[in-house]
Amino acid sequence: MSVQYRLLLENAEQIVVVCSKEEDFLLEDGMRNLAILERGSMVIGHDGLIKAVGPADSIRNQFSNASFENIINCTGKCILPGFVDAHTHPVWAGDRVHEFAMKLAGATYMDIHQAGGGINYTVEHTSAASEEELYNSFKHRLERMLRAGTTLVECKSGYGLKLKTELKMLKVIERAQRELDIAISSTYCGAHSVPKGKSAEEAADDIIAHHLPALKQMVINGELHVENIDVFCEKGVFDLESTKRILQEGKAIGLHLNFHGDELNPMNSAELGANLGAHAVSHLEEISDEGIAALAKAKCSAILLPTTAYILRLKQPRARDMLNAGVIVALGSDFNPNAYCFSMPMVMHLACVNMKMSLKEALAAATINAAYSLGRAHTHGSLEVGKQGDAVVINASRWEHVIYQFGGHQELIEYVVIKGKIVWKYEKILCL
Ligand SMILES: N=CN[C@@H](CCC(=O)O)C(=O)O
Ligand SMILES: [Zn+2]
Repeated sequence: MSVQYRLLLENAEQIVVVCSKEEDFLLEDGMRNLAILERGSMVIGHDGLIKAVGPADSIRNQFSNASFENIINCTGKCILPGFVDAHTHPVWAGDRVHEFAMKLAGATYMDIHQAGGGINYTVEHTSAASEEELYNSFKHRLERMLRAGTTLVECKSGYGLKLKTELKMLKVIERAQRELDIAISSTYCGAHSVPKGKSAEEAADDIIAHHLPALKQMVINGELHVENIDVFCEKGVFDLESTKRILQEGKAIGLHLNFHGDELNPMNSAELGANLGAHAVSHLEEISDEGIAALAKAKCSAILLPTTAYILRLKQPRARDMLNAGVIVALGSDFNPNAYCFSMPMVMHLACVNMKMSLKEALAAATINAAYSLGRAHTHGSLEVGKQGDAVVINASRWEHVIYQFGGHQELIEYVVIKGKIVWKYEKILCL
């Protein structure tokens, strides 16, 4: 008899389903009432989709004659959806550990940027690196993200600035989309910094005249699968007008708008994102009250990045005000050479402690709401029948351990499952 299903996750103490009515996102109330099943099981089919989630007894009865390629006994363990990391810059060469020391000694992010370091330093190293070199380090980073429970991640270009290097980065992302299990939402971020010798306006002209037409053609040819366009809208980088021009043109070629705004200075980026119909605006440490209201009204998600506010000692994004006002709050690791963090469990922990989010809010922000920000809420972000079978199994009897155990996820996350396939299993290494 052929095996009928790919995976049975059996008899978990808790399954955090997140939501159960096919919601695309959760607002403050919904986040508070996260769907959690006590003593549950889950079945994933050969197509990688969830076939059943429910009380362990009823799944046992319903599937009593079924056969499974793999069974995981989840007694004493909890199941959560695979985490969605809504914002990363993971393709680059050359680390910036020396800048970490400079920042600890008092230099600001912009001091370093304006002195030619920061993004510009990474641009030099990334431009000089081969595609193979970039792919290998990128692959390794994705593996580390996956081991921390991330099953869908947004990945940006943006350390090329020149068309040739931007395309090199996007090809590297494309190869990972083809070859690896982890799901990737690819973002063109050619407007990440203004190239030396150009004004923001001239850089925007170049992007509109040369980058976007080339990108459009490669997407049409099926050579690249890029979904989003990003701009670093910031004082001393891309002003509001240049940002608007680039985003409008990106939208015209079919990309989702998902950009950096209101990070170091109030820029009215949130208002711009809401007006342009953006999927998301990231950072938002300096958002205005009007910006908060505009995001809520437009259902434009706010991707908050606790690692960056932490490492740069910025004021914390106003998560509570955003949640109270009805904004769709999502989380991202912002993994990049400035904020070297792969781990969504640590991101959720920081969001709880520093941004005053509750455990449930942080989890919803790192699953269904992050999926919404990437236009993937129909396939990711919750454990509902018909969605992709992406799950994290933790070795604890309450799900909150995944946030509570700061930096402890390496031993806590026992399995990571993508489309019902076990892609990570933690093995104890015994040193006697
Ligand atoms: N703020 C702009 N971009 C990144 C930092 C990139 C870098 O410093 O290399 C961010 O989201 O934090
Ligand atoms: Zn970023």
